[in-house]
Amino acid sequence: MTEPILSGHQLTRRFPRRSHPALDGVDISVRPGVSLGIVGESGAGKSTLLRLLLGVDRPSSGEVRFAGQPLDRVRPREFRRQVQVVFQDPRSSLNPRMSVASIVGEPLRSLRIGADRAARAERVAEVLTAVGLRPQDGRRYPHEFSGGQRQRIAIARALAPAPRVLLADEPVSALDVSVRLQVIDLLSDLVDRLGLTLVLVSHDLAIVSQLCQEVLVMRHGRVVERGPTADVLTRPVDEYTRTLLAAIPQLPTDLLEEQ
Ligand SMILES: Nc1ncnc2c1ncn2[C@@H]1O[C@H](COP(=O)(O)OP(=O)(O)OP(=O)(O)O)[C@@H](O)[C@H]1O
Repeated sequence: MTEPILSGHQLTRRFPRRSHPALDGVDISVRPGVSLGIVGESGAGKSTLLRLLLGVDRPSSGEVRFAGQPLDRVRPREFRRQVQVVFQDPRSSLNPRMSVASIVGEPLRSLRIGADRAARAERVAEVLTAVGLRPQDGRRYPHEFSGGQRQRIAIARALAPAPRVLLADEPVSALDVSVRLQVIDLLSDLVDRLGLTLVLVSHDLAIVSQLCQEVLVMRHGRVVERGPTADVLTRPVDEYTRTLLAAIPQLPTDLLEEQ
């Protein structure tokens, strides 16, 4: 079995003045090239888990590893280059005073990627094109774009350093229903084309079923079910997974055909 690129071992995270831990002994394994969905209702601990995997928060106990190495032994610059993130709301994650080209080029500058300004500008144009925008859109500002386009800008910024892993926390839930599908299709296409490993947090099993080969179902800070998405969706073992499934109006037909 291939070594996980990112993993968490017995992750527990307690917050002050909270009687229950937000995460309680969670094991997670992200294998290269295998997209993983983390689902569960509000408060299940999904975002807390993602923040630990991203290294922006520390577990109360347990350990996160990147390519087999405990996170505190991995060079931060190397980690940031390889593991990037897209958040839920592009309105708050994009600096309104920066041009799109500066926003997308920021990780290249801070991680010192690219020989010079011209090389970085070329990379910015490349990733803008990859997300369906035009290189000249780099001269514009975030407010000039729709919500879906702003999320494309955030995705372009995450892709700029050519990461191996993309973490996404509810990447379409702040968007109008009409553009959600387009952004989901874009993510799916990027995962295939760039060989990205996607870790997707969502409360929506239907979205996870479209993007992820594996799924981990969380409740009250614990993992209640995990496995290949097709198995979990068609033969859920856990009662709670069944209630989540009941909320999906119609399962994608390709999954049903695999039964
Ligand atoms: N900084 C914090 N301080 C105190 N409690 C926190 C903090 N962050 C998260 N929690 C608590 O930890 C639990 C898990 O929260 P988390 O945001 O990880 O859940 P989630 O599954 O991502 O939910 P949502 O879908 O609503 O984002 C919740 O009870 C939340 O109130």
